[in-house]
Amino acid sequence: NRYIPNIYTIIYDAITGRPYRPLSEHQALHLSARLQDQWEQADPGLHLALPVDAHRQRVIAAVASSRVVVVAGETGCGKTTRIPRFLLEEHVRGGVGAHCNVLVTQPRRISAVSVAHRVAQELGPALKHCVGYQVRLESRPPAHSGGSMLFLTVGVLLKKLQSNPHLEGISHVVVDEVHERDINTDLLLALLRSCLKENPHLRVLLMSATGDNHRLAHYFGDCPIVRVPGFMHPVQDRYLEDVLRDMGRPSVDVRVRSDGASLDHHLVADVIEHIDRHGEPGAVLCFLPGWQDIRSVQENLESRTRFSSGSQMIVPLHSSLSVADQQVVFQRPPEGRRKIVLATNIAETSITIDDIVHVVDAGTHKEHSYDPHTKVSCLDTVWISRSNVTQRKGRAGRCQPGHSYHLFTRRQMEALMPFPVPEILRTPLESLIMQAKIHSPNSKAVDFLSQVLDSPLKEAVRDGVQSLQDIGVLDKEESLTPLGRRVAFMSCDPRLGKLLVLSSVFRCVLPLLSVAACLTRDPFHNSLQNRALVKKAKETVSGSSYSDYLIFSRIIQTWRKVQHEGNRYQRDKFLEEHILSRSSLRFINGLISQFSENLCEAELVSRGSECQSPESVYNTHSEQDELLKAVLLAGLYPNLIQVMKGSVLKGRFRPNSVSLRTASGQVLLHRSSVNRGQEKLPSRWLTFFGAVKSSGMVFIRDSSVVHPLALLLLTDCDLTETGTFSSLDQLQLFMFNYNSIRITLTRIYPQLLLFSP
Ligand SMILES: Nc1ncnc2c1ncn2[C@@H]1O[C@H](COP(=O)(O)OP(=O)(O)OP(=O)(O)O)[C@@H](O)[C@H]1O
Repeated sequence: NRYIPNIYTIIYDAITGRPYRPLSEHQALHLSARLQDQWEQADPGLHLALPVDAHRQRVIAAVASSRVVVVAGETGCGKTTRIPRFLLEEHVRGGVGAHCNVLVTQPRRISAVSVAHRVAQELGPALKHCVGYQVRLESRPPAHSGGSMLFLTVGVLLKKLQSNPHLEGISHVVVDEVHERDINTDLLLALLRSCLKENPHLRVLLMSATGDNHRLAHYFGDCPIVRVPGFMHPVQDRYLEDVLRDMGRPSVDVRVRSDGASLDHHLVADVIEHIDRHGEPGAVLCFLPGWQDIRSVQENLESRTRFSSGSQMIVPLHSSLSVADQQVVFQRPPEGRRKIVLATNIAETSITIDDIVHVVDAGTHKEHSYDPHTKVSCLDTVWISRSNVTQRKGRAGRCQPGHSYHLFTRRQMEALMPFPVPEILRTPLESLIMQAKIHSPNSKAVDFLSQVLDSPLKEAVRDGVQSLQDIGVLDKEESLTPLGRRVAFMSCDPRLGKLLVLSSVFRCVLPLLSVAACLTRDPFHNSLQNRALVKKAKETVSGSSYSDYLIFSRIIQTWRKVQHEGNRYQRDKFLEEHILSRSSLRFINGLISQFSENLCEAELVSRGSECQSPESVYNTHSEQDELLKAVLLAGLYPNLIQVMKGSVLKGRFRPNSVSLRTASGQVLLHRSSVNRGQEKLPSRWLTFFGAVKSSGMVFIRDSSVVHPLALLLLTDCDLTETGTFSSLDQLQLFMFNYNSIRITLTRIYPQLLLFSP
């Protein structure tokens, strides 16, 4: 056990990320006096009067008298930009600023960054050092802790809670947009309840749009609720029937959307063109479900004569863009050009794009759902709830009157659910259970998760625990195994985490870091129009690897090489030829660095940067494709597909076609996989990571052929039982044929013993 790092040996400062050292009494007095002087001299005003200003004393008094307060604030009241500042200001002006450190969570990267900018701007140049942000892959913390505000995503705060479980040194945690009820926020609320018990200095504010806030208050011991009315300039609603009438279309078109959540991209582009021709000046913000829809509407618009003259500025906004690319949406276009932002729901809450006058709302978003029978989780496009409609509409009317074009009828609006279903009730729970085990190692997952606001079904929790036991990160007693304690450091899905841990053991880190990053963010410019081109590019890179994962690794290695050695033309040509997204590749690069640091934190490599050097010892075997596939199998197992010769199609047995089976039943390969349609796969075994469900069938998104020998050596799969080898002689012959792989694998296999509990 001496190899196993203890996550909690050092406490880190949640504001600066450096080792935590509490201020001495003398240092605190000195810092408080300095802060007080700075604020008195700068005397920051409030740029713009907002409704919450009038409620400042009520909020402050509630926080003084109760350690938890719910602030129910209507859209535009100013809760996000003002309340954290009021808290800090109160302490600083009262001479105790050094003891005030406010963490403010935001549901997304874009809002954490843009709200931090806005608050810093309102405080002015002399005080902006008190404000900072930290999101995945990017951090600009305040100059020091003591008199500081840090805006951060919920995921980042959960990670900080691993290295500072009681949030020592933090005076306030403000959880914004609680009503969104994403799985991370629900976990955070449960952890904050226990932090409040352990850390007597901590106070918590839960900020939510208006809704059922009583349940939230009840969850925190019937804490007080402070209501703050909002302010919005008038926003005029138009539903689909009105929009079609305005455009001179027959209302029969209303049926366009009666068949469910599917969206007509041409209609969306028509509505945007209509606004551009006839609407008032001002920017347009269009909400679409996903990246493919954004690309498709953008291409549709750009193919139109009106949009080819350059008098519009079309800006896509998606979570895969870098922070810098996302910030483009806040820029004002040159005089006479209309800005058209095509966004997913990441623009739905907290952010203010100050020139938005028109909102076009497709009424749908992507949502994860989980089928406990097939154990497959899907990302489906589904209708939003009425509270999402209100939030979207609220993005216009923040700085001037506006218009909201809903691309669904009034009747459809009435049929929408009032609030979204909490994510915890509809997604697989492995990552959440993993987090629960890190934060509360002695509780059973079912007990821990019975304490969250909406407990998931017991069966769903049991499924999650079982699958973590199957991959070897939890033992029979549900404790983290030595492998699990290392996987706990990885900021990704537990299966990918295991893959990364194994890659360090097998000395082939870089290719598998690339795979894990590409499975988190797709490097290709996938859109409906590009589908065939992407497939062709993948086939060229794949050669005879029969592995979607080796394609990822090869693409990333070549891209890094071209970036390093090529000129601008060569770099652009590489992206164009392989249909790659520059911003996704940059994000992937960031993920590779983050995962490398995770390996270092887990004491599996000596330095994060070592992982990325092809010459390093950690990449000794990175060129051996068979080994990479074997490690992929070891990481992703029991995600295994058996390829069976002969299948029954339309009632007839066809001896030459193949059928594919996993432990949960029959599957098909997705059309994006290079293995789809391959008549002669070199092995009867495939491993896989992601699956989607469509029309009742399970489609495997990506897969890799694996050698049976890898199955023998690295898994507990019983090959003789499944009929791969009919006699021991045949098995021996087979093993000699693949001597080189055997030697490589067996030489390093003993290192795996490290992970036996
Ligand atoms: N970057 C900005 N540029 C211009 N005005 C802004 C900016 N940020 C905020 N505002 C102004 O402040 C108002 C309140 O913003 P804030 O984000 O604090 O509201 P909120 O109460 O959190 O609303 P919501 O819950 O809808 O996000 C906005 O409606 C807008 O008028």
